[in-house]
Amino acid sequence: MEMAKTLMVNANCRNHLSFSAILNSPKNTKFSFSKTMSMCSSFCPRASSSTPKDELPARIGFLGLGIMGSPMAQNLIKAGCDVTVWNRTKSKCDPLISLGAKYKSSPEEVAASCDVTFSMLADPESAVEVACGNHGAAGGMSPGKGYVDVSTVDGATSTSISSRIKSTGALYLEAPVSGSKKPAEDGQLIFLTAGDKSLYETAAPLLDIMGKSRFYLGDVGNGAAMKLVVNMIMGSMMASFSEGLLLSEKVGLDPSTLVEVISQGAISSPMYSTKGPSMVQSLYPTAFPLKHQQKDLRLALGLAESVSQPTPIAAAANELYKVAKSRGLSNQDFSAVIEALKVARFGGQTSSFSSETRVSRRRSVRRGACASA
Ligand SMILES: NC(=O)C1=CN([C@@H]2O[C@H](COP(=O)(O)OP(=O)(O)OC[C@H]3O[C@@H](n4cnc5c(N)ncnc54)[C@H](OP(=O)(O)O)[C@@H]3O)[C@@H](O)[C@H]2O)C=CC1
Ligand SMILES: O=CCCC(=O)O
Repeated sequence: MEMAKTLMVNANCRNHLSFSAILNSPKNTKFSFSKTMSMCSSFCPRASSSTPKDELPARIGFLGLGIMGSPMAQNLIKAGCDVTVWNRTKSKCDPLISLGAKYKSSPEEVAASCDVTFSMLADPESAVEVACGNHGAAGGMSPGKGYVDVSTVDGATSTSISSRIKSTGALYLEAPVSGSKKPAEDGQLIFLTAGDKSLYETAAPLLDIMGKSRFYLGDVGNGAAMKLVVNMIMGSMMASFSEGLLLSEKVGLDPSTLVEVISQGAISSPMYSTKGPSMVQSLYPTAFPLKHQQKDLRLALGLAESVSQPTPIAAAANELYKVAKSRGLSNQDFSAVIEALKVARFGGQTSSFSSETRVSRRRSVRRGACASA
């Protein structure tokens, strides 16, 4: 409640439900936010209004300004929020500072000066370091504040960060996101949240600035698990798609035509339509780094192991991402996993879907077909 009061002063959100309205409405006429929340306790799409410029939200911290964190923080700033940023590599703060963000030199100082602090870190190790390490965010937490970790980590990591944050009297929400660089830029992320419900409700207008929908999934660990299951499926899909592209080429088909065929059928997916054309050209502009996809598969396999659930497809896909990492592709987009399937040929050159190799292979496949007929 203390947290809600702090934020209720000025905050509003795209769904027209101001914090002050919630605070001031008598309990028996709770029509607005709380009622909306109870009506859609697991899933809430964002409503379609925008934040009035004259109603400034409370002080928001943002830790971790990589591919995802930077556009997310930028959207908060553009919506008129008072945002304070920190990033290990300070230069990544500069574009946000020029947009109006404040800067503090440690996660602890950010948390101490903000009401709600978001973190978007690479992996479990960095999420723990930034939350609980020396001059970590926990050092600046106290009752009335909230910590929202939007990184993709496993449930055990999230639980341990939650314990440390809550030991200060502050509230904790895990809120990993589905959606990549472009949805982050467009404010179209999907939040998979779990933890303190009151922090979820308080943070909802901020989530609605950065995303198109949010799920509240209950206890800490459930948001992390949902995210890992989604990304386990995604990693396997991309590995399977890669096999299909290469097989189509090897039997003399045009992989670009395969992408088009898939886009019109039952297995169509925005992922295939978006990534397919550049994969055919052996280009992997980074939206979701391959090293993070492999981390998510590793964590998902750990989750499956913890409940003795067989996941042989994901295990095989994970091996492929490990091969891709060993070939120096960690920082490429995860679609570069296709490179792990390309076998060395033509004097060490790997296939690159060149039109020359396609045409000559098509001819030899046809010759083979005639010979065996
Ligand atoms: N990219 C995507 O499409 C999506 C990513 N995610 C998840 O979001 C998280 C962030 O992803 P993304 O933005 O792509 O990743 P990036 O690799 O672009 O950014 C990682 C961030 O973590 C920071 N960091 C890494 N190690 C440390 C450390 N030891 N101490 C402090 N800070 C550290 C980096 O700081 P520095 O700048 O100094 O390196 C950077 O701010 C990951 O968990 C990822 O799995 C979720 C959905 C989509
Ligand atoms: O974790 C990364 C997810 C990427 C996506 O959902 O497109």
